[in-house]
Amino acid sequence: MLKLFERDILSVDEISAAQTGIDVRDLCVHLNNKLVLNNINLRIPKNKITAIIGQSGCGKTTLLNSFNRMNELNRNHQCSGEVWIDDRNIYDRRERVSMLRTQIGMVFQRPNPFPMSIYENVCFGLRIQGETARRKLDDSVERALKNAALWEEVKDRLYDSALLLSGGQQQRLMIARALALEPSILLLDEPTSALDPLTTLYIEELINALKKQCTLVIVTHNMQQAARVSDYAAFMHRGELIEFSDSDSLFTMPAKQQTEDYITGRYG
Ligand SMILES: Nc1ncnc2c1ncn2[C@@H]1O[C@H](COP(=O)(O)OP(=O)(O)OP(=O)(O)O)[C@@H](O)[C@H]1O
Repeated sequence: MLKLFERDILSVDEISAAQTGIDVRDLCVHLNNKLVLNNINLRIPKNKITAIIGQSGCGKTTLLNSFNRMNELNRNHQCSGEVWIDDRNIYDRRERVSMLRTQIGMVFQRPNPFPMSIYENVCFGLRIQGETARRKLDDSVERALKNAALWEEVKDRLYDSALLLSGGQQQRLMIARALALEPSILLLDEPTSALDPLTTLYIEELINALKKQCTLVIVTHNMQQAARVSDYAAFMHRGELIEFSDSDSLFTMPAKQQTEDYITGRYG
């Protein structure tokens, strides 16, 4: 399998609590009375890229959404179990969900820039947090755009509408918007499925560079992409976690027959 990036990877059993970015314990989620996640236990390594794979409807997005409590936007949802991030269970009733969502960035399948300038898109979250100092906003916008590998392309037109950017630029803008809040975790839900192959590779390189600053979790249908970019991979089937391991092992010597059937294209 083609590898794009150098890796420094432990087996999942060797990952200590201190090296864990998201610790999922006995997580069950019901949406509209349907069991969508069934007793998920998973330790997502810190400052690494973890891919969540599995056939359509297996619960990948629901699992991703449980890391920033987005499932709660669905009125008829029930959740049990725990998700620990930085020594706290984010499902504790004292948790402030709005604060949590600023610490955990999210990028969706289709870029969704606001109909405002590039600059205002990037600093949107900071303004919501009450930041008004122009210098601070300028610095954050520049840093986020540089981290999202977009600065050189837009530095002379920061006040143009974000809607004028190409699809790939808009997706990097979405990454910049998330990074402006300096999240410890970045969740990516099929971030390149609407992009052409070259732009996809560009975004994959960007994702790889970002693991220096955050823990990344990516949902993807693209097996080649999962094998190329991820350090670890979780295979799900019908709401259950079937297998979780370092990506080299999962994609070359899966432990479970179901995983092998999926990655070899026998179903899904
Ligand atoms: N609001 C909802 N109410 C009821 N069922 C839902 C709701 N949202 C999702 N589901 C169901 O939960 C299951 C998991 O959905 P989810 O979107 O997490 O799967 P997925 O693996 O991300 O799928 P895809 O790859 O197609 O995006 C599916 O069977 C879906 O139909």
